[in-house]
Amino acid sequence: MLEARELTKRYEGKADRPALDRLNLHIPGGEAFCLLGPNGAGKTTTVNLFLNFIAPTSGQALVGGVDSAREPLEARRRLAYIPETVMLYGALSGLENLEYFTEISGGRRLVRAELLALLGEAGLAEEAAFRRVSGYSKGMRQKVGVAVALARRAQALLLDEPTSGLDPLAANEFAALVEKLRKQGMAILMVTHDLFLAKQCGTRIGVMQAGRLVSVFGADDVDHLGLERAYLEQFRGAAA
Ligand SMILES: Nc1ncnc2c1ncn2[C@@H]1O[C@H](COP(=O)(O)OP(=O)(O)OP(=O)(O)O)[C@@H](O)[C@H]1O
Repeated sequence: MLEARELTKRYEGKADRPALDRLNLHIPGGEAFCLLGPNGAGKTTTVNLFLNFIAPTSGQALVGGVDSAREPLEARRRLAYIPETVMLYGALSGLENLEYFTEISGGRRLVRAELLALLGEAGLAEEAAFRRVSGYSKGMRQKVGVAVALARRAQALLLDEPTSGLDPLAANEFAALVEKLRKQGMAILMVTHDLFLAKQCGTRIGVMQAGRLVSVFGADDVDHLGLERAYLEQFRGAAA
C-alpha cells in the first residue's frame, strides 16, 4: 500500500548528504511501520514525500501504486495524515470540524448520526462532539483527526509524532486506536521518538540514521528493553 522505491531527497544548499538516501520500504495493508531515529535522520522528510509536500530528488513514493509526485490528488485520496498537532477550527465543534473536513475531501456527505458514530469509533465522548474544539485537549484533537481518516475511508495513515505531549493514559489510548485501524486493514507509517509506543503499535520498527534506514526489527523479534538497548547502542556517541 505504501511503498518507497529508491526514494531520495536532497535539499538545495545541502550538498554534503541527502536528507533521505535511497529508501526502499513496503508497508502492506494491516501493517504498522514505526520509524525511529535521532533528530535530522530523515523521518519527517519520508512522510512529507508520501504526502507530496515536497518533491523527491529521485525515486518514488507510491500510495496504492500511485506515484505521489506524478498524481498527487489520486495518491492523496488514499491517504490520511495526522501530524503532531491536528489543525482544526477552534470556533467549530468536533462534529462540525468532521463534517467540514469530510465534505472538502470530496467524500459522500454523511448525516449527523454517521458523523457521531465515527467520532465515537475514534474514542471521542459524545458530549465532547458538540463542544468547541478550542477547549479540546491535544488527545481529543487527535481523535477528531482519526475520525476524519475513518470518514474518508483512507487506506493508509501517516502519523508524525502523534503522541508527543500526550500524557501516558492518552498516549496509550491513542496507541490502541492505531492498532484498531491497523487491524481494520490500514497501512500505517508512524514517525515517533517513543520507543515504547513503537513497540506497542508497530508490526515492524525501522531505525533511520543520516537519511538511511539502518535497521528493521519485527515487533515480535524484540522486546521493549531489547529495542531500547539496540537503539542506544546504535547512536551512543554518533551524530545523526
Ligand atoms: N526545508 C528544508 N530545507 C533544508 N533542509 C531541510 C529541510 N527540511 C529538513 N531539512 C534537513 O533534512 C534532514 C532531515 O530532516 P527531517 O526533518 O526529515 O529529520 P527528522 O528525522 O524528522 O528529525 P526530527 O526528529 O528532529 O523531527 C535534516 O538535516 C534537516 O536539517
